[in-house]
Amino acid sequence: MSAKRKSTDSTQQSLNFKRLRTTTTTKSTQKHHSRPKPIASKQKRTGAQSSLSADQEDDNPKTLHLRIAESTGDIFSAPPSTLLIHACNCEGSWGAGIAKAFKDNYPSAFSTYKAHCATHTPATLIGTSLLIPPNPEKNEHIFIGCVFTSRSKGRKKDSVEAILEATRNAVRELILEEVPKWNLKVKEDEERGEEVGEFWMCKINSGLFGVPWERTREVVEAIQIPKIPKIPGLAERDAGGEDKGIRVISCVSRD
Ligand SMILES: Nc1ncnc2c1ncn2[C@@H]1O[C@H](COP(=O)(O)OP(=O)(O)OC[C@H]2O[C@H](OP(=O)(O)O)[C@H](O)[C@@H]2O)[C@@H](O)[C@H]1O
Repeated sequence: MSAKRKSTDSTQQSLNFKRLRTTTTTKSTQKHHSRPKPIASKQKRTGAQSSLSADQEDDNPKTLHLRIAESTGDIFSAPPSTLLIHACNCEGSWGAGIAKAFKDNYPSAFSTYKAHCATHTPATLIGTSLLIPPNPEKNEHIFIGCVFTSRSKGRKKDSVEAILEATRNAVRELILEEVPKWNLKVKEDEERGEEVGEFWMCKINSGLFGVPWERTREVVEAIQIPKIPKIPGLAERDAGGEDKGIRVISCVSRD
């Protein structure tokens, strides 16, 4: 994991953009494959390195935004090929709250997350993401997307502002870099497994991490995404084949 990320894309996030909307469509292959490796970011992206400069993104009519669609239900009832986004500490612990439910439902994903934490430091993990593909040996079809939003947990958890900054960087990296990279690889070699389809998450950070849900929602919906690389199966296009989508994250909560 290379040097710590610098949070330079916040100016870009604060710019107002026209919001274009569409929904994502998904298709998944249900083949069984050898266990693919989890994907972690290899380099730190700063705003300056984004594919478009802030001005270009400002004027670019195709600049997209994430949108959160809220509903009640159980996050673990997601359909195959869904990516479940999970707010994690950097200490290798899924000990309470929804983390414990993730550990119980996806023990091999927990082992992958724990091993990732063991080979990195909180300082290099914070604000990054880890895409964990389904474990075909367990006949799983759900992706886990760890977003490292606090260095520690409990009383040592980071401040609300620090968690929000890390959330912005980690969710942007997961959805803008790791998912397209994975889906492109699957397009090139179906032996790698199935493509990521829908994005689901609970009201991350709002329980044990103590961040009001509306604050996290605001940060996630301010994430702009320069035109998503044309990766079939990740977005619907209009009749003209134009991809004009906001990527929708389904936020599923029990209350
Ligand atoms: N089955 C279910 N379906 C849908 N929604 C569900 C649900 N179960 C709970 N929720 C809701 O999901 C939100 C988040 O609630 P949480 O407090 O758990 O997570 P958080 O993101 O605030 O905090 C992360 C730290 O907590 C953990 O604990 P450890 O440090 O490991 O001990 C981690 O590892 C981190 O460190 C709340 O709205 C819950 O109502």
